[in-house]
Amino acid sequence: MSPIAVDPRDRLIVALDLPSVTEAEALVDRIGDAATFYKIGYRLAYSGGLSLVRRLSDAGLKVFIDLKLHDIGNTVEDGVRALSDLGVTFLTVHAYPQTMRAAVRGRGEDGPTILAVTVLTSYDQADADEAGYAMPVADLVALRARQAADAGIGGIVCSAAEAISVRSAIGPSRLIVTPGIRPAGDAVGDQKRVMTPAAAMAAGIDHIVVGRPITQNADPRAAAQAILAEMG
Ligand SMILES: O=C(O)c1cc(=O)[nH]c(=O)n1[C@@H]1O[C@H](COP(=O)(O)O)[C@@H](O)[C@H]1O
Repeated sequence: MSPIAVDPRDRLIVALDLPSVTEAEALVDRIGDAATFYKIGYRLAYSGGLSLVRRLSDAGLKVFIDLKLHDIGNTVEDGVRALSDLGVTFLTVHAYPQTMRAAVRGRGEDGPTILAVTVLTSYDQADADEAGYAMPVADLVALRARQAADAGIGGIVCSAAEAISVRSAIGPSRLIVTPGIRPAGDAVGDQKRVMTPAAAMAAGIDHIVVGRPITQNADPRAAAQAILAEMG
């Protein structure tokens, strides 16, 4: 079901959260062969970034479209079908059962791997309480991971702090993808459930997603190489 990460660099996904395609292309050039997998999220996608998908894949790079879809089933199914035609490796939906089932229908037999976002890594318990979820964040992540597996989803997005319980909920063949990664000493910013690259790998995740620690670094290539070295 899941693409196998044959190149160790594929385990690092760089979030291209940049304001324009020009800046994103310049960053990809600066990083060079230190990264093979890039994520396009709201900021870039809504600034013409979907046009970059073909250019990145033509250059042999993998692409993750992170639009975190969540809508009525029909709209999600059609949206996933349209995104599948772009030829990306991963795309995201929020981990609501109806949404996930619709996404799996839209993906069809050979579409991208759908990742279900369980509880955002910018949420701690107080944020989940405020949103009305009357259960511990770790339990909510595990519940959504089980529901994702039931829906036929290919991978889970969670904090690496939940990786062990998520792995037992979804089994060995589905992917665990973890943002909220910070090398020791880096600014955490708005992330709340964070782990270092080394700790995430030790927890058994498949891919880490890293944005600002690379994109805001004066030397993004060196930052990516240091994270890869820490991942082992
Ligand atoms: O789906 C995601 O990629 C995602 C889920 C989540 O729970 N937390 C999270 O930070 N992300 C994304 O991962 C990236 C993290 O960026 P940095 O905090 O700059 O490393 C951003 O592009 C977020 O949109």
